[in-house]
Parts: sequence; C-alpha cells; structure tokens
Amino acid sequence: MADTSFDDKTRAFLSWFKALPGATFQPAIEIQDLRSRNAGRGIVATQDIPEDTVLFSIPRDAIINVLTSDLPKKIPAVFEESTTGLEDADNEADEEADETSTAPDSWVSLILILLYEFLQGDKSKWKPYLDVLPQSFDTLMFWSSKELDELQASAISAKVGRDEAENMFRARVFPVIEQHAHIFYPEGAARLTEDELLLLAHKVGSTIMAYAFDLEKDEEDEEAEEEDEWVEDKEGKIMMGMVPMADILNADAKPNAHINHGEDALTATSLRPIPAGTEILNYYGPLGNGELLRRYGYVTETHSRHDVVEIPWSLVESVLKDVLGLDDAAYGKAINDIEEEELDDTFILERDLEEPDDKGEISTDATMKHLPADIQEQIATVLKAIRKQHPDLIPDKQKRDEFLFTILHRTFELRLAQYPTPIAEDEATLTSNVLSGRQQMANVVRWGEKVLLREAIRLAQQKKDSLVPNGQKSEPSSKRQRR
Ligand SMILES: C[S@@+](CC[C@H](N)C(=O)[O-])C[C@H]1O[C@@H](n2cnc3c(N)ncnc32)[C@H](O)[C@@H]1O
Repeated sequence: MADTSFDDKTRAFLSWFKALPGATFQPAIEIQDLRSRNAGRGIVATQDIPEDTVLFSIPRDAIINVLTSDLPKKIPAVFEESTTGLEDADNEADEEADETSTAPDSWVSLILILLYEFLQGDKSKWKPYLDVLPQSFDTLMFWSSKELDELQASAISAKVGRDEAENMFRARVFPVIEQHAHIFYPEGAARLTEDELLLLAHKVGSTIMAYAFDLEKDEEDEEAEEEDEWVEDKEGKIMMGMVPMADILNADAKPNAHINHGEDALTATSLRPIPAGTEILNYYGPLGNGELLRRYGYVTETHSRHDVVEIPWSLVESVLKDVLGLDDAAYGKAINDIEEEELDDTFILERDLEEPDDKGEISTDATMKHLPADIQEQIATVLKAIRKQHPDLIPDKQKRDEFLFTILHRTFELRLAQYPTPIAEDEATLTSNVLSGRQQMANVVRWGEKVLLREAIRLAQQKKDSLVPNGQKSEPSSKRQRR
C-alpha cells in the first residue's frame, strides 16, 4: 500500500526543489520509493538517457552550509575559523582537533547548522528538504552489541566510535547551543532535554556522515588561483554541505552518474547511456562493505570487491616467533636494534583495484593479485635483524623467502580462524535468504572478508610452492640463478 505521508514528502520536496531559482530537473527521471529493497528514496530513469546528460542541477544557494544558513550570521564569532579544519574526505570529526579550541571544524560547523535548521521547524527555508532526510539509520552507530557480534572478527566493529561522537557533542556542540539557546530555539519553542538533544545530535551526525558532500572547487577552475567564494580552500581545506537532490541519489561501486561541482551550481550528469527503468547511481568511493555499512548503513555485491581485512602485527609477530622457534627473549634481543616507530601496528589486506573509469565502468576481474608489499617488507626487516643474531637460522635468501611466505600463509589462516563460522556456512545462509536486515548485512561483510583472506591464503601458498617446485628441496643458493 502506498505510504501517502512518504509520497507527500517526496512531492513537497520536489516542488520546493524545482522552484529554486536556477534549479533544473530532467523530465526523464523521477524520485521513487525504493523502500521495498531497503534503499529509501532514489532517482530512476523513466526514459532512455544518453551519456553526458545533465540530470539535475542544484544552485549553490540551495546547499546548507556555513555560507547559506543564517546561524553563522547570527553568531559569527563561533564560526570564525569554521570553514577550515577538516581535510578528511570521509566526513568524520578530525580526531587530531584541538579539543580546547573553540573554533569548530567543518564537521562540527555543519552539525551546529543542521541542528539549528532542524530546531527552526517550519521556519527553516529548507523545511521540505529536512522532511525527506532519514528518521532512522542502519549505520553501525545504531547497532546493538548483539547485532555487532554478527560481524564476528571484522575490524569494523571497533570503529563505530559512539563514545567519541558523544564526547565531541558534549565538548564542541552542546556548549554552543547552551550559550546561544535564544538563537537555536525559535521564540516559544520548548527546550530539548539533554537526552533529546543527544538523540538529535546523533541523528544529525549520522545524516551528515551518510549525506553530506565535501564541496570541491569548481572542477573546471581547479587550477585558477583566484579566490573562490564557495570554497575557503587556501590550504586545500574543504567545506562540507548538505546538497538537496544530489543526496537523493543512491550509490554503488559501479556508478552511472557523477556530481560535477561548478561555480554556481552542482550538476548530476550521466556517465554512460542509462536505459529507462534503471536507477541513477552516484559513487561514494572504493569502500569495502564494512566501511559502507559503518558510514552509510547498507552493503552491495559490487562493493565487496573493495573489502579489506586488518592484519595486526602482533599476530604476524607471534606466527613469526613460532615458525622460527624463537622464544620471547631471543626474539626481543634480535629486534632490539629496530626502532619501535619503524614497525607498523596494523596492515591492510585489500585488492589493488582501479577506480571506475570515466564511464563508471569497473574491471570484471576483482581477485587479489599481489600480497601486500608493506607487510612483506616489515617481515623481511625483522628476518634480517634475526639473521644477524642467528645466521644459521636464515642462511640464504631462499630460506628467508620460505619463512616469509610460510609466516604470511599461517598468519592469514589464523586471521581467518578468528571468524567463528566457515565461509561455506555464511554462503549457505546468504543464498537461503533466511536472514534479513542487519543480520544479512553483517553476514555479507564477514563473508566478504573471509573470501579476501582465502584469496590471500592461496596467493601465499602459490608463492611458497613457486619457491620449492614440485615439493623438491631447493637448490643451494650458489647454484640458483641470480637476477
Ligand atoms: C545520500 S543518501 C541517498 C538517498 C536515500 N536513499 C534516501 O532515501 O534519503 C545515502 C543513504 O541512502 C541509502 N543508500 C544509498 N545507496 C544505496 C544502495 N545502493 N542500496 C541501498 N541503500 C542505499 C543508505 O541508507 C545511505 O545511507
């Protein structure tokens, strides 16, 4: 049954958008209700669309940011340095930010502005747009610990950062609202309790995480040195904003549309011909499903190509000691000369894949081709240090490489064993469709990471096999061909 309130909000938003001076919206597209496949609203082609067609354009005045909201005009001192400070492209709070500074970075600025606009209710000029922003989220921030457990050994569950977000709200956001309550709350409006404010701050923070855009320089004008009114970018720092309509687009790792950042407007353009009935999809970046779930609250089949697995050095180290038969004391002595800073704590296992091309197309082969060079280099550094103390243990390069690939192989196997269910079981559950919602998404994430580990195990095995052909003992190093 059609949800009239949902459809009414969509209609009101579309009419509001079309009435914005300078806004355009192609007659060949429409906003559709895609909730039946858990995708909220999205934009779908209703006719065949040729490549390079402008689908819609958003005048820069319609963006919500420090330049367009009334809040910074009402409390300018608070926003003095607010358009700078956040270089991360992933729309997250700058963890390095000086907590004692009162100037908000671009992330905190947008939280304040969006909170202000929400609190204005009907008085906000963006009211029809605010009405189509989400009320609930599937991002990991909103998962219970039981739901997070379904991610098994994925490193993503340690990156949720709920406490960090709340600390940031309390340190940087709530004091500003308290000091300027008469500005944030319209006359006669009831003040929110701390719990209500916390809830709203989480909603706003998560909306920004999943919806906000980094407002780039005009793409055609990137080389120009002249000051850009829209981007306080003297040091390459980026302002964030909420971009109505651009954020109605859903996304995938194989996009068919792109948002161009022009001087006066942002435009959505088709990257290739889009057949009628096809959803228009933007691109959020080469994110694995774990990261996609954390930031955006969904997973897709195509994003699994970008899955990652974290390999802690502590795990490699324990395997290394075991393989070489060194106890803690002997190992500690051997690596004593290596500076602690020289050793990385964590390595990322990933496939080295190209970004989509200028038509949004991606390679069909997405299997892992190379074992990560950084982890190999670190193991080699440690083996070299051990060799100095124990030359008999690692007499030549052949032996070193045997150790290297044995250590990698065993590390990946142990990392895989940290996930309690086998790949086949996850696959069976996925294909039988017995799960839904968050459980299903968690299953996709952990399955994808296990597949990546299986590829790494195979690669390490191949490397080992290529060192010792046909299981024969290797030749002495002097007889081996030197490169
Ligand atoms: C920028 S918004 C896109 C519009 C959104 N569907 C809506 O109804 O407001 C990003 C959010 O849309 C959803 N989304 C985006 N791409 C999706 C996809 N391919 N499949 C399912 N959900 C998607 C996720 O909930 C994500 O957090």
